[in-house]
Amino acid sequence: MFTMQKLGMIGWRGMVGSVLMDRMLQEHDFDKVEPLFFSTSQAGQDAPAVNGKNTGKLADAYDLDALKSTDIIISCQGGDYTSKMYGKLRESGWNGYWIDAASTLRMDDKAVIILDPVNKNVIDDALNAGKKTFVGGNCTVSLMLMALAGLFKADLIEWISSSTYQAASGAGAKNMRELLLQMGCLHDCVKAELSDPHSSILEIEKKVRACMNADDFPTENFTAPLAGSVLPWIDKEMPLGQSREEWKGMAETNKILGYAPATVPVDGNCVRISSMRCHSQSLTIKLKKDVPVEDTESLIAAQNEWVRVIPNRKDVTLKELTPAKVSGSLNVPIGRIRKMMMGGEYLSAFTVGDQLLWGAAEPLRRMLRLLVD
Ligand SMILES: NC(=O)C1=CN([C@@H]2O[C@H](COP(=O)(O)OP(=O)(O)OC[C@H]3O[C@@H](n4cnc5c(N)ncnc54)[C@H](OP(=O)(O)O)[C@@H]3O)[C@@H](O)[C@H]2O)C=CC1
Ligand SMILES: N[C@@H](CC(=O)OP(=O)(O)O)C(=O)O
Repeated sequence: MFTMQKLGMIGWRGMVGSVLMDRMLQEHDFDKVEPLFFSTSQAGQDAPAVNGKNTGKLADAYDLDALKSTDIIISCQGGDYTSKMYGKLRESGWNGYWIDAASTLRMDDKAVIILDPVNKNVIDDALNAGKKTFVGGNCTVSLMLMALAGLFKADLIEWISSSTYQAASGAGAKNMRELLLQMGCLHDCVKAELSDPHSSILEIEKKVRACMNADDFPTENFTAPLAGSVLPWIDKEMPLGQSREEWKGMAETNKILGYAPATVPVDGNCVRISSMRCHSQSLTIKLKKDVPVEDTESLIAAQNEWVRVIPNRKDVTLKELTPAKVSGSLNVPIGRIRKMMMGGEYLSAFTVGDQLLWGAAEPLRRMLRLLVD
């Protein structure tokens, strides 16, 4: 008799987990598995209904026996949970598939970074070799690769320098709330002046500046004002002056593409800006040879069904190539594609992507489907 594989879902009610749940329901992923939902804090309470059906009670995410009863686990619970439980679970003899959103295991030799529209070959090789640990990539890296894979596949890229414009969601749900609170404070402090069209804009700016630098401005999560400002540091400090987010650019890009040792330098500045859930990136790409812009566009557009080449015109760029347009969508537009003044081998491009979809949740559910279809 055919028995469905048992899927453990951990972190399903967090921000990434909720986006993942929505996508899994839309794509009927739960029709293919028998789900068991876990919680680190609500064990024993009702698990979420799936397709209108009760799924029982939440299991304890720290209960090794419950975890061991699964064939596949998807965790969006975060790095601390992975650090605490993954090793113990493997040591206990569990030999199931572990699919994780956290960065903890990404650079482990036993783990594969998953982005199947780009590295299905690497994933297939890993499955054939018996690997069982699969980890979603850093959102910025995954979104850049979704946009540029056509040029990588054609072996045209010598190096990439990126400047990122990263959304508040990458820092977590509390940070998204804090950004909106900051925006509200800035508006509230000049509400009266804004309603008077004759008020001085320089007086308004002065009040806004005083407000964002005041001790009671809400900065507990970002540690600095983001609304009305930018934050040019994301994640921890690394040697050589990079932030950890910048370090991931080269390390993860090369691992995803299966380039070992790493052969394509990727570096730049990673910056937090005040968009909600879309990361944008301005890319300077050194090509291995001078290729016509039209050829680069055709290669990019042909690589996967989500990438969209946006013509390098003002009207369509402002309509299609912004976080406001792209948020909530699986499409990954890339535009502003042009040769730079440095020479024919230097290509400029700008890309935008939803960091909770392709940047976090989507590669996980697609890995599940590779296992159960
Ligand atoms: N944010 C991002 O952009 C990305 C995050 N990731 C990874 O995913 C991990 C999870 O991130 P994220 O989803 O942002 O984390 P969240 O803080 O939204 O959720 C994490 C966990 O917090 C617990 N929780 C406590 N209170 C609440 C509440 N009120 N609502 C929902 N959940 C609550 C839940 O666990 P429980 O049910 O057990 O209490 C939940 O699974 C990160 O640590 C990171 O490793 C990866 C890529 C991108
Ligand atoms: N660091 C990313 C979000 C994230 O969670 O990345 P990672 O999965 O590599 O830890 C950001 O701040 O936008």
